[in-house]
Amino acid sequence: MSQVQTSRFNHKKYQSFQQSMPALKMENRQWPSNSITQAPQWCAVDLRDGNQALIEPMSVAQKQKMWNLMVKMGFKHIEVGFPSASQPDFDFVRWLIEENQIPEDVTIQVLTQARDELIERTYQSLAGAERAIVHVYNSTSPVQREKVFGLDKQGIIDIAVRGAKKVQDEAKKYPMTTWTFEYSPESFSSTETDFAIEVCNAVINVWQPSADNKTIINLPATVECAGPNVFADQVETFCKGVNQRENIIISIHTHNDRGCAVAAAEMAILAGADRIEGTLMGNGERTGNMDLITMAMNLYSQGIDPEIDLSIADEVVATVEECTQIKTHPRHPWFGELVYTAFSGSHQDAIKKCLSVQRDDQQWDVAYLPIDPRDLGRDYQSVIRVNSQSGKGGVAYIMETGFGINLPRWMQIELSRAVQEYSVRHSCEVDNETIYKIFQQQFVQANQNFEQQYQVLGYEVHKQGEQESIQASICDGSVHGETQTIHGQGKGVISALSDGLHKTLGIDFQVQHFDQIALSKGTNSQAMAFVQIKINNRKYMGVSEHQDIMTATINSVLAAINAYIDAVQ
Ligand SMILES: CC(=O)SCCNC(=O)CCNC(=O)[C@H](O)C(C)(C)COP(=O)(O)OP(=O)(O)OC[C@H]1O[C@@H](n2cnc3c(N)ncnc32)[C@H](O)[C@@H]1OP(=O)(O)O
Ligand SMILES: CC(C)C(=O)C(=O)O
Ligand SMILES: [Mg+2]
Repeated sequence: MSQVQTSRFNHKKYQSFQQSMPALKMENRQWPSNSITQAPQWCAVDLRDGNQALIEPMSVAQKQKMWNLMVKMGFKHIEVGFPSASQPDFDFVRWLIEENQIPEDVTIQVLTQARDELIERTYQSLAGAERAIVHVYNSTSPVQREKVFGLDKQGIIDIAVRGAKKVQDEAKKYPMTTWTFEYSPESFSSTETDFAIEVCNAVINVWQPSADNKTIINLPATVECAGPNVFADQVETFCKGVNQRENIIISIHTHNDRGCAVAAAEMAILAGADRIEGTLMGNGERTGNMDLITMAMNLYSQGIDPEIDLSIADEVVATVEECTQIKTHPRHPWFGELVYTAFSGSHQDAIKKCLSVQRDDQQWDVAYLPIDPRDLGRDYQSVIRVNSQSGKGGVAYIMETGFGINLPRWMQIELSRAVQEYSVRHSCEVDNETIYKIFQQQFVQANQNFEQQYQVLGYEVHKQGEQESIQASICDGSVHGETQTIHGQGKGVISALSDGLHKTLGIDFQVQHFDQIALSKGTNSQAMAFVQIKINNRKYMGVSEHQDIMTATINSVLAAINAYIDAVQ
């Protein structure tokens, strides 16, 4: 048994990245001390890298939808396809050009292998474009050299140089277009960095970039095989070793095999890169491309302008889902449905307290909410949701924001206990309406629907100095609505009332808590009174709402007494 397991799941099958690749000698490593202060140039590659990873590649209509979204968001470089690969890819590029779909500040980019016939077809697809980036690639890593191409290093350099020349020669046939060239040493991160530099320098030598016509060198982690710090070392070493650095835009294209594509891209920026390729929500080969949304939101949340519009989160999610037919994880960084929702009691408590003192003109500083969800078009309604893990803070927040009822602290505890019991009993989340219903049923109406109930019919209150006296007529449900009149005195209405009730009904109770609030919404009543009384060491609650605050007050006490009578019947 254990042998089977060992052979099926045997870590000795693999070697560490350090064993497979000579370690970089990094003296005076800079990137750990750097920080990101501005957005990189973005390039969205959903329509190419994202598309090639889909079970069903996008139709032209879906590509158009995705394109419109990316333009709306403000992407200036958009890789629109691999036009030599298929007719839909070719047709989509033609549609963009022939239908004048490309705004003046947007440049389309297309990918091709370094093969003559594919490069020719690529240029045919671009005929008539005002400007375009032609992106050519070939693989440079040992496994690709040895097992896929069967070539030595020089053979790989030859493919790159031949491809670069062909790209340059074809461009000359279309002089009306402003061309930018991009080269990717595919599998850069699994390539010896000095060799990647050698290949790229050979390409740069062909293209001879200048300050006015820079070349893009794109460094892909085609498969993420090492930690993001290793990648940052590679990028910093590359930036130091590449020729004509000042005329080169260093672009980064990371994949997410180890779950660190965003981290690797961010560290690559620290290491000197200028440009980031990725996809919306991280769709792409295997575990996906670097997620542009996550990286851009990471910047935004640090006070850096991401230079793309992220405020339309729900539209982004809906469009990406529609075009890729891939659902968004509810906990997807920043844009997931649940990422601004707290279920747990202590988080809810902290959020409620912080939100209550957060002002619009202040820097955002709310525990458990790294950004203001309203920035993404989300409201505060879904920030707090209640289940069996929730506490009084969450329930109180919902009662206050949803129903305008600012519960006193002791009532928050009572209601939250009732809500938790409900959640455990039904094994479910408790929605806002149900919380309100529990409150109504257990505290407001609970003591109004049985025969023994007392209710106030009318009252008079007189104040003399500190003393108050009350005369109230109350209806006694237990004797078919017979009316009784009570008289009481005390310091304040509550104590006058308890004096009167004691004398008339013979019920002795102590008031533990009494609160009254003005109601703001969701009801015609203007006031709500809450009371907790103690009789024979047991507590009873009463809540009453009424347009008249005094009626609400008297009825809340009577409701608590009704609860007592009900309990001892
Ligand atoms: C990491 C990435 O994402 S790279 C982009 C990958 N994307 C895609 O492949 C999607 C679109 N591609 C396609 O539809 C097809 O690959 C096509 C139509 C472009 C080409 O198809 P085919 O002509 O059948 O070739 P195929 O893609 O299988 O490539 C294999 C051949 O091209 C060579 N080749 C592969 N990549 C490259 C390259 N970048 N430059 C030069 N030659 C290359 C291989 O060595 C192999 O050569 P061989 O036939 O002599 O053995
Ligand atoms: C073609 C290149 C840029 C690529 O997609 C990759 O290496 O992942
Ligand atoms: Mg890729």
